[in-house]
Amino acid sequence: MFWKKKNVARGNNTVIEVRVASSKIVVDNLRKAYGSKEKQTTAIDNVSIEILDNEFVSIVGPSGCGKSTLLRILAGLDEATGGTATVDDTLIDRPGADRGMVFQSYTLFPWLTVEENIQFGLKIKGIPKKQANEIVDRYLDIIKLKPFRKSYPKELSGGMKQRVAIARALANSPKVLLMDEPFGALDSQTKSEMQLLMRQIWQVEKPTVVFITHDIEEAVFLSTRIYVMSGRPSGIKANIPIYLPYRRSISLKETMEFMGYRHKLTALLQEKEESIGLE
Ligand SMILES: Nc1ncnc2c1ncn2[C@@H]1O[C@H](COP(=O)(O)OP(=O)(O)OP(=O)(O)O)[C@@H](O)[C@H]1O
Repeated sequence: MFWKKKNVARGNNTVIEVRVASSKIVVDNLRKAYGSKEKQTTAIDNVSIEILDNEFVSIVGPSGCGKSTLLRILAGLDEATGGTATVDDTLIDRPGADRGMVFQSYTLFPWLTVEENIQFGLKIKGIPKKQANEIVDRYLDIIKLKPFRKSYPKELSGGMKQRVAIARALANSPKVLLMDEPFGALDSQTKSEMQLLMRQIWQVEKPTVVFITHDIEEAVFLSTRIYVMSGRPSGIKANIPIYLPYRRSISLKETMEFMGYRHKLTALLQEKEESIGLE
């Protein structure tokens, strides 16, 4: 857990220093406009979010509301037009090894084997070979791809490629894992398996995750909390904590509690669609 010292006033006019849980990620009044002054598209405006260490936070919202824009700014791949985004109180102004990324499109190096892909960042960091091998072994085990360690990406299915991409990102021990629709291109069966694996990985490894998805069911299944973005001009419309059991299995999706969250989020998103219809 990331802690911060804070001075707190007490009733008897004294001030004591306490340790408080501090946000890992703070996005404050973020704005991003694309284009020239004459023809500007405001992708996001007035977006403020806070994410604690070890949280799994999904961001959902209508298409084009700026989810990827927000994630790209968190990744340091895009620059905000206004406001700030920080990780551990450090301003994000470029990509960094403290943030791992997994995208929808497979971003593995096709000329490297599975184990070489996972090892890639470790080599750059100068991690000794023995230690790097141990880390690779551990992640191959977690993603259940040990028999495929010498395979090349073209020999893997879409789901397997995404498992390698997740392992590669986590092997570098990032402070934060940023995921943009990582299972969006997978068939429903594989997607469901990946959601379960992702949840299991999170339960063991406890990375702080920011997860973009269109899929409400996926967001509810994976997350500890969900931010709902509104349509343009896009801001944060709702912040929904998910109080479902810590250990989750696919059968959770059939429970009343799960369906309750699904309905609530669907209603929030439909509200937006109706208002688009009125515009
Ligand atoms: N490089 C760019 N240049 C101009 N406009 C852009 C650029 N990137 C995004 N936009 C615009 O910003 C808005 C938000 O786009 P963004 O991709 O962040 O939305 P999104 O919520 O991730 O969409 P989707 O769910 O469809 O992937 C859109 O109107 C998009 O057209």
